[in-house]
Amino acid sequence: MTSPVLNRPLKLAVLISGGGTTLTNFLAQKAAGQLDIEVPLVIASRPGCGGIAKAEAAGLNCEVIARRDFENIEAFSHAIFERCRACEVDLVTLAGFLSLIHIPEDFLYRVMNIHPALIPSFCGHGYYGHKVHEAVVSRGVKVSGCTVHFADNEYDHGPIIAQSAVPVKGTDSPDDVAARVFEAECELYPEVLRLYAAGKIKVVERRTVIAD
Ligand SMILES: Nc1nc2c(c(=O)[nH]1)N[C@@H](CN(C=O)c1ccc(C(=O)N[C@@H](CCC(=O)O)C(=O)O)cc1)CN2
Ligand SMILES: NCC(=O)N[C@@H]1O[C@H](COP(=O)([O-])[O-])[C@@H](O)[C@H]1O
Repeated sequence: MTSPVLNRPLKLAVLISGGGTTLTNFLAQKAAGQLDIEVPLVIASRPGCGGIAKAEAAGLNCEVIARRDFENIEAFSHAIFERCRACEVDLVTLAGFLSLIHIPEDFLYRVMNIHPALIPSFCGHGYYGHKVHEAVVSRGVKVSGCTVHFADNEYDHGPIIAQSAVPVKGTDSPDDVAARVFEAECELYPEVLRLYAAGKIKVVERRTVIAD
């Protein structure tokens, strides 16, 4: 698979479960002329999460598809991807989205996730949000960072597209690490979206090749 060359804005679905900070960053980059995107669909997996108000304040179509309303992952995922098809999105971006989803064939390599650590460290079941940074500090690692990857049907397992590292000091709190990593995320995720829309990401088996 090679990502398509788009000579138009990249149409994104943005999936959230919490505060919507990554969505806010996408919108700020778009407003600054740094990111050529349209966001025809925001999906929130938790009714009342903070990101819904942010999406609505930005005039976006935000729909709640709550995990708890579905018996299993397949039914939940079917509802999500039906809306993505109806809104004709190019790419689905997981942006602080906390539920496992099943990715259908037509969205293979069209779903991306950002994880706030350097995969394969501090990732998988149980590692999300602040828990990741708490684990990083308690293990005493000296480097953390963030990873953008294509999602497959396991948590944090699909082909890695890009990573950005940040230092961790012995005196850092989890909040300190979270702030440093989030700064890196705000650069890395938009950069990967630009590469995707420029047709520069190729998946070869479990690796990606980024064209110059
Ligand atoms: N098919 C995929 N679905 C999702 C992926 C993915 O890579 N493939 N990534 C996650 C995002 N994620 C980290 O990047 C992540 C999110 C949540 C969890 C987790 O352990 N969740 C808890 C439930 C948390 C809650 O709802 O409060 C759990 O499963 O018990 C791990 C990793 C999004 N989906
Ligand atoms: N494993 C997924 C994960 O931890 N995602 C992380 O959630 C934050 C955004 O959440 P928010 O939308 O609540 O601000 C981001 O830091 C993202 O990396």
